[in-house]
Amino acid sequence: MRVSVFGAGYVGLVTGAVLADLGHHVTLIEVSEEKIALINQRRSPIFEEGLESLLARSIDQGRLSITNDAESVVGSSEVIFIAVGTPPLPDGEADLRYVRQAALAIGRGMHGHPRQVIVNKATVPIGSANLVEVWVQDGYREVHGRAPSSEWYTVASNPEFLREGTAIFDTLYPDRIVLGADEAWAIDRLQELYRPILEQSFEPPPESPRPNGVTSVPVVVTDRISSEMIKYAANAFLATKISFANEIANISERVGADIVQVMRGIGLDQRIGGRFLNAGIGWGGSCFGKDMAALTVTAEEYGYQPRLLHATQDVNREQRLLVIKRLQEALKPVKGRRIAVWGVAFKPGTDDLRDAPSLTIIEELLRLGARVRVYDPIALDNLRRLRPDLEVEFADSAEDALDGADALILATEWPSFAEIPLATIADRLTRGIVIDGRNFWDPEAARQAGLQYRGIGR
Ligand SMILES: NC(=O)c1ccc[n+]([C@@H]2O[C@H](COP(=O)([O-])OP(=O)(O)OC[C@H]3O[C@@H](n4cnc5c(N)ncnc54)[C@H](O)[C@@H]3O)[C@@H](O)[C@H]2O)c1
Ligand SMILES: O=c1ccn([C@@H]2O[C@H](COP(=O)(O)OP(=O)(O)O[C@H]3O[C@H](CO)[C@@H](O)[C@H](O)[C@H]3O)[C@@H](O)[C@H]2O)c(=O)[nH]1
Repeated sequence: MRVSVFGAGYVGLVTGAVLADLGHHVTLIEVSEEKIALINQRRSPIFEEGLESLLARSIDQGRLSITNDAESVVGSSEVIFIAVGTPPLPDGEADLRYVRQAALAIGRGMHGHPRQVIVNKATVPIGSANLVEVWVQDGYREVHGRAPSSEWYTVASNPEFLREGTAIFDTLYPDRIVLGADEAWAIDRLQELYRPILEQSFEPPPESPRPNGVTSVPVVVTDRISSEMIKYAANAFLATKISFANEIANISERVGADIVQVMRGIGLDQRIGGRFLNAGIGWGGSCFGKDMAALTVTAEEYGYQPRLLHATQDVNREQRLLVIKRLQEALKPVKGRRIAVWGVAFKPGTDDLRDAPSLTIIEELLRLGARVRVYDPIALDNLRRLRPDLEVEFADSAEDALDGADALILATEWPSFAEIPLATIADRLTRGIVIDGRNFWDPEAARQAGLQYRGIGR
């Protein structure tokens, strides 16, 4: 099938590369010349496991290409994905300007053949499919002076649930695919597009072997509004699960319970499920914060006060600063102290810094007058580039970050940190204070190594 994808970011690039690898002919449409140049050199602009080899293979096989000339390619696509960013505006509402630009370009390039399915894959507020329809019409009208025939295209919603760090795996082996459309032919087209995934009939690529037991993928066919809501509800539920774990962690440490045991104890109940119950410094990333804010704005537009959504966000805001409180308890004034921070990416496996909890922590440390030395195995370049305002020292290695530091804060649980013996951490820190924001280490082992160790909720 001929497919085009607006936006070669975390979602568009992975979706495009996977669909090309499954045999479709995919054109990525991107506005960033820098990204286009990198991708043409078969290099990934983002750090995502396995993506570079997948990209190279799809490009070499002639099934994946990239352009900035939307109007010349969209007209011949049977499916057009919109996977551009929808960042938050200051009031929390999603900024749809990039979606609008993409939809206008689709309208300008449209000529009625083939019949097209325009798919909102970006996370967009409820009702955005209607907006995209209007903008496509505007684009066509700019060129032709009249509206396009409604027979030529339809707008569908197909939200994306991939996680950064496991994006290829999640795209090939999703828990479900959600398709929201008003027209049966659009659903048929999208089911055809996704057939190899739905039926798991493809040869698994070397970078992402099929897990045992996955033989097919359920599809949820629904109307567009429900589909749009499914995306927000999924993220809100996951964020709430984490905030719930953090709330129980805060109570647990007051009464002397161990949150890791408590969550294991509840997670084995299949009605609850054990995933996304890790207490720590809370959730961040490009999605949860912005999507919670956008859903809150939507609810309030309709006169509804979403109390649970507010509570989930409030718990998360305070949770980020818990490690600072811990540090103040251990060090008393933080001013003039040297603090090492391990991990700045919002989670392991990615170089993404969007809404990373580490940034809130670093900002607060600097505000309090601490000297901060940071290390991250992947995200330091992004930190240098995106936050030149943060006056931190950059360490060459995790050990290097510790030298001369009074205390260590662990903000991102990169697996490689486990390779550093606790005794080394104890030796290098002048005061041996470790504030573990992700409950990464075993508290007993840390104390035995001579560390003054504090986790979260235990
Ligand atoms: N990152 C994730 O893990 C994830 C997962 C699920 C859903 N989403 C949603 O998917 C959407 C995209 O997220 P992302 O993280 O991939 O964003 P991103 O910022 O990584 O990528 C967006 C890309 O779109 C490009 N772009 C902007 N305007 C364009 C235009 N008019 N034409 C062509 N390209 C254009 C940008 O240059 C950028 O490369 C968002 O709505 C997000 O909420 C993201
Ligand atoms: O038990 C947990 C699990 C996660 N986190 C944190 O939660 C954040 C988000 O993690 P994760 O959901 O794994 O990463 P994302 O890549 O942001 O993926 C989320 O956001 C995407 C964008 O909408 C969705 O597509 C995914 O389904 C959804 O999991 C990170 O800061 C994690 O450190 C915790 O604190 N505790």
